[in-house]
Amino acid sequence: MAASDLDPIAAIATAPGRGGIGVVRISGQDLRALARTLLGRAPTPRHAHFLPFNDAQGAAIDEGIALFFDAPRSYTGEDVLELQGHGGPAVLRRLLARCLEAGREQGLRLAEPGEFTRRAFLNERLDLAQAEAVADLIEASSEAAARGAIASLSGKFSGEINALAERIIQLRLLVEATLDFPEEEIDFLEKYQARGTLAGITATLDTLLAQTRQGAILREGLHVVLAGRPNVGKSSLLNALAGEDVAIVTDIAGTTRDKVVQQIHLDGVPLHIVDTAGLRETADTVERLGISRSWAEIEKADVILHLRDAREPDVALDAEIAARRHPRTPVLAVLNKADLLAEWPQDLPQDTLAVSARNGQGLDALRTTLLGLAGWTPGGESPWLARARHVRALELAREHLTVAEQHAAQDDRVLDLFAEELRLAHEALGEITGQFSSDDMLGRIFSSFCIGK
Ligand SMILES: Nc1nc2c(c(=O)[nH]1)N(C=O)[C@@H](CNc1ccc(C(=O)N[C@@H](CCC(=O)O)C(=O)O)cc1)CN2
Ligand SMILES: Nc1nc2c(ncn2[C@@H]2O[C@H](COP(=O)(O)OP(=O)(O)OP(=O)(O)O)[C@@H](O)[C@H]2O)c(=O)[nH]1
Ligand SMILES: [Mg+2]
Repeated sequence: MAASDLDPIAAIATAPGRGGIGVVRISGQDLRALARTLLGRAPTPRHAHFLPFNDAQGAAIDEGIALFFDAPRSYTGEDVLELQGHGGPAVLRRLLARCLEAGREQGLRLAEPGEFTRRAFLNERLDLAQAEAVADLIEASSEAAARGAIASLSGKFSGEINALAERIIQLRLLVEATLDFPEEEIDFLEKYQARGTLAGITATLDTLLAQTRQGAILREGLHVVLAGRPNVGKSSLLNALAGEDVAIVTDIAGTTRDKVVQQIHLDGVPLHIVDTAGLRETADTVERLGISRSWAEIEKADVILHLRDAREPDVALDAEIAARRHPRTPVLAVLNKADLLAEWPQDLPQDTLAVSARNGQGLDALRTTLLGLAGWTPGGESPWLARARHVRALELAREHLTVAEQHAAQDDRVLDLFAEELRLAHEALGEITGQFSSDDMLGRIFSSFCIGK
């Protein structure tokens, strides 16, 4: 929670460490007096001034570019003053300290994480999905994710949500108008083709939901857990997928003790591949602790690769893994060391693949299957980046539309219940753009931003 949304705030906006240029940014309702104190002159709005940045005694801290944006034409919608100096940590710390000192009387304080963007949201420069896209653009680890984030930031996702919400509102207004004329109620659904309209809305929502799920996979990535008996080649497979030697491989069963996590990208999708200790009964204390971590990873996985030795594919662990994983987590059976067989296995059952971590055979098929299991359509890049909470909100809206459909299908239909479900669906969509959002939720979202954003 921000201390007060009225205080002027300041922060270093550029990344910590050395850089060509570093920026101290200030936002507040009226920064003219502060700007004059700091710059020794009144800045012209939206004009680059090359000036010395001096301390209180008039000694130079740096020389740089000052930029003043007058409210409301700024990132935050308030007055914004930027001091763009040389990008060294000590210089920027001194500049920031100087600003705080000069602004003490006006109550200038350090900005909390995400507070500039929080203000942009509160002042309606951005909606909530766009504000989240700002953080996601900064966090993007693949080009596909960055493309998706800028699409969301420019309002593509919000635009679709708003258009859909508008159609729901129109239908609801129609229903509510009818409620005032009970004699018409019986004919309402036919007269206005309400069921057809609702079906159209639902179809659009389903498309949006599928696209948003893709967008969320692109942002959140997937936890893929390599599990199985000792010595079947889990660490070898991790190394093969990562393209580097991240985990120790030996022919001794029980080599991996702790989990080893490596991030890779497939088709722009971040995959967190988790190598685990081989599952078996053991008296070794360290190994036992490692194995309990393996089970913990299996419980958290988005996808489980259950590795076996292709020469002796035992199924003893199947039931145990099935019992421990989340019911919706898919398990892929991977027969490793297939290079040691007389011939490559054919006609394998569904969700079973043969690979060789040693020579790389079968890995392309494994990659494709992996993405498919996660619900990712290869090459079908999502039009925007999204978050799990957006998917949940759309799913909730979908549930309300389903109930509305059921009301509409009943003989003695109850129009006010139908209207109520439309209202709830609209409200769920409004959580995405922040039209309906609690302070709690805003606090959670903005506090995960970096400082200065
Ligand atoms: N130096 C600098 N670069 C930056 C930012 C910044 O704050 N400072 N940004 C910060 O994240 C991003 C750019 N975002 C911005 C968004 C809006 C406005 C702005 O002044 N908007 C006004 C005027 C628009 C106009 O002139 O057309 C407005 O929306 O009314 C500025 C920066 C990336 N680069
Ligand atoms: N021929 C062949 N050998 C493999 C293959 N994958 C792994 N190996 C060998 O199998 C042995 C065990 O490999 P690891 O990757 O350490 O097995 P692990 O499943 O991680 O074993 P733990 O960490 O003990 O659970 C090593 O000698 C590897 O070189 C493969 O595809 N083909
Ligand atoms: Mg291992």
